Amino acid sequence: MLRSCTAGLRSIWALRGRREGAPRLSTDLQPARRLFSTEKVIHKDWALPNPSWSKDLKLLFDQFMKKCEDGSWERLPSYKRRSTQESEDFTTYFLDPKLGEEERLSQAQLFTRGFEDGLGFEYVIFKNNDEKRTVCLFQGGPYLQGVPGLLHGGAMATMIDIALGSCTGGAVMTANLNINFKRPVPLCSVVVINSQLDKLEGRKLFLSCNVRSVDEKTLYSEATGLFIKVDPEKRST
Ligand SMILES: CCCCCCCCCCCC(=O)SCCNC(=O)CCNC(=O)[C@H](O)C(C)(C)COP(=O)(O)OP(=O)(O)OC[C@H]1O[C@@H](n2cnc3c(N)ncnc32)[C@H](O)[C@@H]1OP(=O)(O)O
Repeated sequence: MLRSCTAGLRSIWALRGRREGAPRLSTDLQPARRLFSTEKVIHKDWALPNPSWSKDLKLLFDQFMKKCEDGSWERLPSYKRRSTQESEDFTTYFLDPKLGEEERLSQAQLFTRGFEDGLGFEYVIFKNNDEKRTVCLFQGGPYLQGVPGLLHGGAMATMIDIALGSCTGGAVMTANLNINFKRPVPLCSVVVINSQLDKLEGRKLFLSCNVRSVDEKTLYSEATGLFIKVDPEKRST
C-alpha cells in the first residue's frame, strides 16, 4: 500500500515540477478539467479525473459516467466556491454586511479543494435524484495522514459530511454527525461512500451513509447525520 502511495507521490511531485512557472491549469496536464471563464481557479470543475487518480478511482468514475447516460444519475460538479445563488442564500443568513465581511471572505474557498492534485481530497459525487441517494468516490491523499499509513479520521468525517450534504440540495447546515469508525482506511486508497436521505421532517433532513472499500468487502465506517435547512427568516449571527 505504501509502495503504491510512494509511486503516486512521485508522479505528483513530477507534475508539480512541470507546473512550476506555468499557469496552474495548463490544458496539457489536465485536459478533462474545464474552465468556464477567465477567472480560472474559481470556476474550474474539480470533480473530474486528473493524473493523480488511481486506476480504481478512474474505473469507478467511468462506470458511474456510463450510468449518467440515461439520466438516472448525474455527476455533481465541484467548485472551490459555491454558486452565486447558494452563496447568496448563505450570505443573507450568516453575514452582516455592516461588518465588511464580504471583502474578508473574498479569498475563501472550500477547504477540501485547497490541495494540489492528489495530495488531499480527490473525490467526485454522483447523485440519483429519484432514489434520493448519492455515491461519493474518494481517494484520500498523503497530506491527510493520521496514524502513519492511515487516513485521518477527521478527513473521513469531512468527506462524510460532504457526502451526506450532497443528498440534501439547497442551503443546509450540519446539526449533528455521528460516525462509527469500524476499520482504518489505508492512505491513498479509494473508498466508496453510499449516502441516502432517510427522512424529511419540516426543515430537518435525516441522512445516513456507509463507507466501503472498492470491492465492498471492507466496511470502514457508518454514519448518520441531521441537516437543517437554513431559515431565511432567521439570522444566526
Ligand atoms: C457537490 C456538492 C455537495 C456539497 C454539499 C456540501 C455540504 C457541505 C456540508 C458542510 C456543512 C457544514 O460544515 S456546516 C458547519 C457545521 N455546522 C454548524 O456550524 C451548524 C451550527 N448550528 C447552527 O447554525 C444552527 O444550530 C442550525 C442552523 C443547525 C439550526 O438552527 P435553527 O435554524 O435556528 O434551527 P432550530 O430552530 O434550532 O432547530 C430546528 C429543528 O432542528 C432541531 N435541531 C437543531 N439542532 C439539532 C441537533 N443538534 N440535534 C437534534 N435536533 C436538532 C431542533 O430541535 C428543531 O426541531 P423541531 O423543534 O423543529 O422539531
